[in-house]
Order: sequence, then structure tokens, then C-alpha cells
Amino acid sequence: MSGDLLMVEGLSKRFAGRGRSVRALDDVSFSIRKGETLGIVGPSGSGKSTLARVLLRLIEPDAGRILIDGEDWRSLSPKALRHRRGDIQMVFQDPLSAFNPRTTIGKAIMDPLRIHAVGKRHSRMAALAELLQRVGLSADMASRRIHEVSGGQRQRVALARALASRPRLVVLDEALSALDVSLRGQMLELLVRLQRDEGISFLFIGHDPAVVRMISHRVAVMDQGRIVETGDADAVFSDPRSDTGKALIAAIPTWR
Ligand SMILES: Nc1ncnc2c1ncn2[C@@H]1O[C@H](COP(=O)(O)OP(=O)(O)OP(=O)(O)O)[C@@H](O)[C@H]1O
Repeated sequence: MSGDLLMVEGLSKRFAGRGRSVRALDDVSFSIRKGETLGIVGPSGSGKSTLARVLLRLIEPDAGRILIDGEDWRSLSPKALRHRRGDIQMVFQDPLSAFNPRTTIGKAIMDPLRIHAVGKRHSRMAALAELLQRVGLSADMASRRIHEVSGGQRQRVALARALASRPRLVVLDEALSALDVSLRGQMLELLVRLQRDEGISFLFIGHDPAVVRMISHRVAVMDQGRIVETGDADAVFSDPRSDTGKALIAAIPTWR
């Protein structure tokens, strides 16, 4: 057993546009081990979010295989997918877009537990308290409404909701990008701790190479739908080989 949680082979996705089509993913292959974080960096439009959405099965690729623990993710029946959807969860940049802002925090976190029918009501209440605690929120936050709390707290709620179904992989798509520096640091610490304690794997998409380097074991650089470079995070960031990698690092003067 290789220890790979996720294996992606030859993923391709083309979007038809007006008069021309865009190759958003072009023969993308990579793997993520259990308990590992793979960072994805690349210029705007390079296909990062499309990759995330294909992994979540929010959109179908034209070609390619996705294996979770050796199991073919794309061939799961709708019923099997409903049972397994919790395995891969996603946290977006703007949690407001993912929530009904008038929902209470408790309900926002509990809904997936209810949908996945995890435990009885009283054990779900205990799970809610534990989830809030795991993401550093107090239990009395459960009755507050999403629109009443700060952006940093909202992002913790989004993470708690993602964790509710006990995922094996969490895809973080620019999940920390809207946070200020100190909140971002706290969230990074939280993610690292969760990974250490629970062995969750992360796919971390970010536009700030400094943040991606901090959390990632390995990094893949994307450009025009392709992975143009991949390697250990420190190696890629200290000595990028691809033109895209070089340009991304050069754009941050403090790296030099
Ligand atoms: N639903 C869609 N219909 C048509 N084209 C799309 C669609 N979604 C994405 N694209 C195109 O696919 C390409 C990849 O987009 P994607 O959003 O995956 O890039 P990205 O790397 O996440 O960009 P950003 O960093 O700006 O979020 C872009 O050219 C984009 O315009």
C-alpha cells in the first residue's frame, strides 16, 4: 500500500466559450498521501478552482481518473456518492457565499451531520460542541447568526462544517486569502494541528506562495491547465525550475 489517499490521473476539462474553448485542465496527474498537504499555486485562470470542483464532483471532467484510497471516485453511483461525499470536503474563500447568512452557526455546522445521519440528536449536539471547540470557537457561538460574526469566525465555522462529516481530504480553495495576517496565522496553526492529530490530508490552493509554503509538504505549480512543476515545497520555493514557478516567486520581493 503506497499510503496515497488521493490519486489523480490524466484529468482534463474543457469549457466551451464564445467561439473558442478553454482547456481548464489538461492531463493533470498527482497524488496526495494520507496526512499530507499538497499546495497548488499558479496564475489566475490556470485551472486551480476547476481542479477543486472536479475533485468534489461539482463538475464532471472530460477525461481522467480520481482514486480515493484506490477506489474509483468517478464511477460511484449517486447513492454511493451520497454516502461518501463526506470523505472530501471543501472550504472556499468567501464562506458567506456557502451559507445562508441568516442561519445560526449551530445549524450551519449541524446540517451535514443531519444529512449524513451521523448519530442521534443528543450526540449531534455533543458533536457540535466538540467541533466548535476544535476550531477555537466557544460553545455559545452556536446560537449566533452567520452574518453577525467576523470574517475570521465565519471561516472557522466553514472549517467546522467541513470537518463535521469526518473528511479524509479537505480542499481549501483560497480559504485563508480574505483573512488578515494574524487571523491567517491562527488558521494555519489550526490546520496544522488538525492534520497532526487526525491525519487529514489537505489540498491547499492559494495565491500567496508564502502562505502555501508554510503549510504544504509538496507543491504543484499550475499554468494553463497543466501541472508544470511539482516537488517538495522548500525545493520548489527556493529553486523553482519552471518559468511559471520562477515568475511566481520573483513576484514576491521578500523571497529574494
Ligand atoms: N464554468 C466555466 N465556463 C467557462 N469557462 C470557465 C468556467 N470555469 C472556469 N473557466 C475557465 O477555465 C480556466 C480556469 O479557470 P479556474 O477558475 O479554474 O482558474 P483559477 O486558477 O482558479 O483562477 P483564479 O486564481 O483566478 O481563481 C479559465 O480560463 C476560466 O475562464
